[in-house]
This record gives sequence, structure tokens and C-alpha cells, in this order.
Amino acid sequence: MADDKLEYDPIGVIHTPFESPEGMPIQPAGADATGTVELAPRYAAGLQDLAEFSHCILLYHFHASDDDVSLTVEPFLDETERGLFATRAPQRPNPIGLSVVEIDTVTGREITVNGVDVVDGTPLLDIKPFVPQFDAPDDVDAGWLETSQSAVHSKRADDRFC
Ligand SMILES: C[S@@+](CC[C@H](N)C(=O)[O-])C[C@H]1O[C@@H](n2cnc3c(N)ncnc32)[C@H](O)[C@@H]1O
Repeated sequence: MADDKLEYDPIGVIHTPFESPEGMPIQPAGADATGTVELAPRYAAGLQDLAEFSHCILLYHFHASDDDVSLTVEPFLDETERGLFATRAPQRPNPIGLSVVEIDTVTGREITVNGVDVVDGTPLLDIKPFVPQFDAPDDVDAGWLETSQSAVHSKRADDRFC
């Protein structure tokens, strides 16, 4: 088991209309919101060719979540306690979030994206192109979310993780 400490520096920041984790969408599927991904100048050249893709994966740090991690949580879309790693709860041992967002434009060191579900000022860790053949298997079981996932469109976050 590797227990060496890891350290990452943000490569940029995500700007969104959401000032607080409370009251905002809980996934891109329910987020009719536009945001801007701003890369640090030294990474700008890495955006070459990204505009050819319709979607990208953003990996980021949940900077505004509470440090007090619980290994079972009541997720936004259920009233039952679930194992943390069977949820998308933002309060995690390594508070890393993942959002698949639609790319609108790539200009200079900025990407305009649709479907953001993060707080304004969220530190960005990485960007990857979304590729259905790699990232969207055909036969998928959505576990406990099978019956509640459609509520993602209307559900808004409360303050349980912040
Ligand atoms: C349920 S998480 C899902 C995020 C991502 N799509 C995922 O699956 O990893 C989304 C919620 O996290 C909270 N959140 C968003 N950005 C955050 C941030 N930077 N720090 C702490 N909490 C955040 C908000 O309450 C938002 O509704």
C-alpha cells in the first residue's frame, strides 16, 4: 500500500455562477449553467486540439467541502445511508470531483463550458477529452441510483457536505 503523501498544484480555476455549494445543481445533467475554465498561462499550449471535442472531463478539488469525512453518507438523491465510495458526495478523503461538461469555445487559455456543477473559484486539477468509446460502456448498472437518478434534473444541493 503506497502511503507516500502526494501533492498536486492546480492548473487553473473554474469560474461559475454559483457562489456557494448550497442551492446549486448536483450534477452536470441538472446544471443549465455556463462556466469558464481558466488555465494558468504556462498550461495554455496544452489546450491545442481540445476544441475538436464536444465534451471534456474536468477533475478538480472540492475546496469548499467540510474536512470531516464520514465513510457512510446520505446522498442528495436518497434517504438511505450509502457507502461514501458508492456516492458522488463532495466530502471525501481526497476531495476530488469529476464533471463531464460540454465545450462551447476554446479561446486562448480559456474554455467556455456548459453544464457546470461546481462552486465559483474551484481549483482545477486536470482536463481530459470525453470519448464515449473509452468512457461510456454499453452495459451499465447504476446501483442504488437506478430508481432515483432522474431526479438529478431538478434536485438542488443543501448544506449537508459544507
Ligand atoms: C454531488 S457533487 C458532484 C460533483 C461532480 N459532478 C462529481 O460527481 O464528482 C456536486 C455538489 O458539490 C458541491 N460543490 C461543488 N463545488 C464544490 C467545491 N468547490 N467545494 C465544495 N463543494 C462543492 C455542491 O453542493 C454541488 O451541488
